[in-house]
Amino acid sequence: MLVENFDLELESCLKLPKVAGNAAESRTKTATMKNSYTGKEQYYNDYLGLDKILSAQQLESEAQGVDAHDEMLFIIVHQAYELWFKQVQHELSSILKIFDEQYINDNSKGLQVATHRLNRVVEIWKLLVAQVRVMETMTPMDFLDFRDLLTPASGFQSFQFRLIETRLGLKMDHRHAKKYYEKQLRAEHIEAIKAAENSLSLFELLDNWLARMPFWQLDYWQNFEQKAGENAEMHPFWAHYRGIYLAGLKGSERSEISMKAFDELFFAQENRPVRLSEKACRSALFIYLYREYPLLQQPFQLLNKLLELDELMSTFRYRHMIMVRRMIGMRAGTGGSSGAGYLEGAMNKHHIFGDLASLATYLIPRNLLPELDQKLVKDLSFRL
Ligand code: HEM
Ligand SMILES: N[C@@H](CC(=O)c1ccccc1NC=O)C(=O)O
Repeated sequence: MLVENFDLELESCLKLPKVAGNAAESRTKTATMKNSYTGKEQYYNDYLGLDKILSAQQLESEAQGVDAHDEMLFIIVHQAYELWFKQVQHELSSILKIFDEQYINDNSKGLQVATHRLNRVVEIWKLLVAQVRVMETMTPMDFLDFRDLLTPASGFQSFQFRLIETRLGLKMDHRHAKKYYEKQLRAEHIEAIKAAENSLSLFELLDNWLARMPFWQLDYWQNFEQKAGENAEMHPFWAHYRGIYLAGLKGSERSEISMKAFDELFFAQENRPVRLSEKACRSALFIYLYREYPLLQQPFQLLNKLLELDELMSTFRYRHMIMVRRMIGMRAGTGGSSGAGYLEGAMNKHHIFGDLASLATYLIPRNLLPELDQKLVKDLSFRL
């Protein structure tokens, strides 16, 4: 088929809008090059908004007549971070929305999509960690050429970074050096962070989702034999699991304290040792233990991705802190904090999904795992 004819046929098939101007001429020149929605041609530069992006590197050193070659790198590296933060926010919005919908279950399309997008966030965060090396090609002396011009700005004020932390589940009350926030961030940014805190975070949505898991209905456990000496008031699985776990503890680990910690984590409703609810802790451990069952594979992937993201965010904090030590030693930060000392405190405190990681304390080897009732096994399998 001739190219021109193809274009005409396409137009009539798709009922495309007529192109303004000399349609015949534009058809021959730009055959198959039009956009079917607008009938116009896209142009790389405009589509990507490059005029705006590429004119957004305003060097303060240039404005002040100071010679500071590396300020361009400094700005571009930060802008690249902020662009990726924007993409992370975009993914997070969709993940939060999926989790907020009540019908999400362990076999749903939503769960698969959420895990897929979370994996994208994880890959982006790997890039963000690697990017520190590019920043580190700047030497401390190169930085001093323009550092003073930055005062009192600092990465502490990165609003997108704060929103990502908040939407994942970090609360203002749990932050290191809370008092800096009111001083350092613009009122409108503080307000927006507070507003984000009032919506359910991924941590809270995850807790609700885990707590709703239907494994514990008693009809799945009627054939599960209660052994002598096991707590008859406890769910049969947990009474039994508790015994196996205790028997596996050796030496100094085998103590009243360990059992108390077990009971508090999985059963206490008040004065909890962690933020995750007792129901959610039980479901998450169950998913770790029985992840080979088809319906638990996707939930397992999701929990694993959240752990990976938490770990990568900590790795970024660590790499950033090491870079800061190398760049400014023990000097105070332009943002008014103690510098590396502050960053170390934030790194140690700002974990979000650490509760999931600490569940590893309570795993037992596969060969000791209690066998599940056939009814539960069937319900945890795909049905054709
Ligand atoms: C020469 C390079 C850098 C130096 C010397 C540096 C230094 C610092 C210091 C000292 C702080 C503590 C706040 C203060 O200033 O008092 C800080 C915070 C921060 N910086 Fe940087 N930074 C650098 C590059 C970057 C880059 C490339 C990013 C990427 C976005 C970044 C993101 C952050 C963030 C998010 C915080 C807040 C961390 C938290 O509160 O947990 N910084 N930085
Ligand atoms: N806080 C840094 C300055 C700094 O790194 C910075 C300054 C303005 C905008 C972003 C920055 N990057 C990260 O903290 C310092 O104390 O040298």
